[in-house]
Amino acid sequence: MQGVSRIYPSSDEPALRDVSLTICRGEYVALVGQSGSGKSTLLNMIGLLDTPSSGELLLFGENLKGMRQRRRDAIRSHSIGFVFQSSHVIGSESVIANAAIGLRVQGVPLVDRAGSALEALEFVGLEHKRRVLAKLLSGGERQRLAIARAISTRPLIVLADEPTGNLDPSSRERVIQYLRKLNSEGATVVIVTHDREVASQADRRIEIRDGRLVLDSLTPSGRNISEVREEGDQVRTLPSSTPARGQFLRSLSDDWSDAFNALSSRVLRTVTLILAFAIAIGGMTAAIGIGSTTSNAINNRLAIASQDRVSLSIYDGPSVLNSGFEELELGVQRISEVPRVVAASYLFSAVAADVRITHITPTEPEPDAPLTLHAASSSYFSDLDIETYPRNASSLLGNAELGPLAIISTKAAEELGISFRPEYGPAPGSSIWVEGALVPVVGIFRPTADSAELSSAVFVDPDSLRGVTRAELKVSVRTEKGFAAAVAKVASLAYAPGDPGKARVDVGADIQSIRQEVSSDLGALIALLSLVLMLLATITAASSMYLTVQSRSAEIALRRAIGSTRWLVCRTFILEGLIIGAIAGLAGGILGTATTIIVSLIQGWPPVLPSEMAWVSFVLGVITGVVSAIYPAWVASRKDPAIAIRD
Ligand SMILES: Nc1ncnc2c1ncn2[C@@H]1O[C@H](COP(=O)(O)OP(=O)(O)OP(=O)(O)O)[C@@H](O)[C@H]1O
Repeated sequence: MQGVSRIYPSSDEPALRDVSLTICRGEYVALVGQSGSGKSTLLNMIGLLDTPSSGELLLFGENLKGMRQRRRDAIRSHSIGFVFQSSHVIGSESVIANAAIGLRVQGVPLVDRAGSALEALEFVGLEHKRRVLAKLLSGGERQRLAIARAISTRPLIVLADEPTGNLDPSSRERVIQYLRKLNSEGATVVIVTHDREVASQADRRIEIRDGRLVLDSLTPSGRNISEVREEGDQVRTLPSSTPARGQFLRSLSDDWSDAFNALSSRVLRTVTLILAFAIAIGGMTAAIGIGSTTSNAINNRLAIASQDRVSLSIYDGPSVLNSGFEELELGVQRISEVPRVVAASYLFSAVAADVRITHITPTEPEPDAPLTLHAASSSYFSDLDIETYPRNASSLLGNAELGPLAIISTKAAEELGISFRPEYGPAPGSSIWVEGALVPVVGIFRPTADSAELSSAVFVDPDSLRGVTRAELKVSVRTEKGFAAAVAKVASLAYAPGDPGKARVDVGADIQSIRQEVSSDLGALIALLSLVLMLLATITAASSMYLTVQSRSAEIALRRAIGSTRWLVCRTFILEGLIIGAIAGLAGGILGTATTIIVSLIQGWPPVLPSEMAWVSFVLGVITGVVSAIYPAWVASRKDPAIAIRD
């Protein structure tokens, strides 16, 4: 060092003033002085954690002025080992993982790390604790682990800042021994200490007062510097800054394992973070799902509004059956006279379980596929544009004088084993058993797409249904195009003017309210909602990430101090964000889908789950995770190790 000074920006007084000194390879130097005199500042300079405000600093002949950050990181990582006053071990990792952290920063392959780390642990007598979590170690053991961590990379220089400060006499004794042993094996050791005895172990004693070097002398037992120089001549050279081939891939896999370790060692934080993400992404996914479901429901209602059909349910179906059809026919007649109504007809449907329909005998087993039994107005088939074969078959049903008759669907004919020719009708003489009565089959029909529910239907004349106790009665009304809603409003009243509650309109919609709903621009609303949720998710996640960075200050400082580049620190946090985001994306997708289904069920709408929902939530999760980690990662990577290490 030549004329080195350090003035901290926030302080008027220089922490170091014009310090010039030379430390030779293999020396054992004790830095002493009162509290606040500038010892740690000087040590940080030597360790490249800090830079002089003025003056020159050379390390192994290399001038540090203007040296790039990456080069400084590389020198710290390969040539310098730090032992801090508070041990700064990573409590959530095992002892051996802590000891190997410097090797990991150097990019030493995983398989080779264990050997060197174990050797370092043996050096400090901690090999038997290698699998224990570092947080379970005693204070003295932690400090020994800090020494193991510092020496596992076989550094040329070991810098120790009051390593015995918090230790009991026997632990202190051991730490001194290890440092002495390290020095005797060739390492240059510089130790900051308040402890006279520790200082007396060194070869040389440098005293700082108010930032000035006031004393620089050999200790009584100290070796002569020139002797030491000779011993230290066999040291290795400084590392090159260019990474070895294949190092990038290796370091990428290390980054992943670091990110996983960090996440799995703080389970509660990870789960809370994932939950916060998942809820937000679930909200977004649900917004997509509910949006699609809602617009589908509105579309259906709009489609119905543009239709020309109205359907009415009549409550007292069975009593109508038993009391005669006059009232029913009158009601249907009144509806058909409403302006814009083209046709109206009724349809009875017996409860399928109540009826028995067979072919040859009344007692034989029924067909496998359940058949449904109906009776309808004679105009029913023509109103619904359903073709019967022969063509006049439906008019036969309305003729009471002909007695019981049946028209059956082609599928019902197949099920019952009744032969027919598609364009002509059933084989002459065909008959079926309906509720114990023999009924001739006079026609067949093929349901249209609109009347698919009649695919297995058997139609009989209304009188044949009299014995049935449970039946649903509907009146189908066909209107001029676009008048369904208008007719729906008056249909009940037209059917039963004295008691309109008897007939309930099933379909048909209030066009006014639909207009209002559609005009509220559902799409834009959902998009806005998603955006707000996404922002919320990102802010929540970013703040949690930021707090994490704060709480991991010591760990980050340690990583930087032992030579982790800023980019490496940054990468680790972004990877953590990515992993959290991906898991939360999957969980959020499931949550959102479930919410959509539940909301649809409550509303009675068919749920619509767009296929892109699955990957959108995953991708959103990953993006949110990465985006929210960028700022905290940047903050982490910018932490000044010299300041952070003091926290
Ligand atoms: N980052 C900083 N910003 C402002 N002032 C600082 C900073 N770091 C250290 N100082 C100040 O510089 C002076 C020297 O501090 P330093 O830590 O080097 O002393 P020290 O001799 O190691 O003290 P101790 O023995 O108590 O650890 C102190 O007055 C301290 O408050």
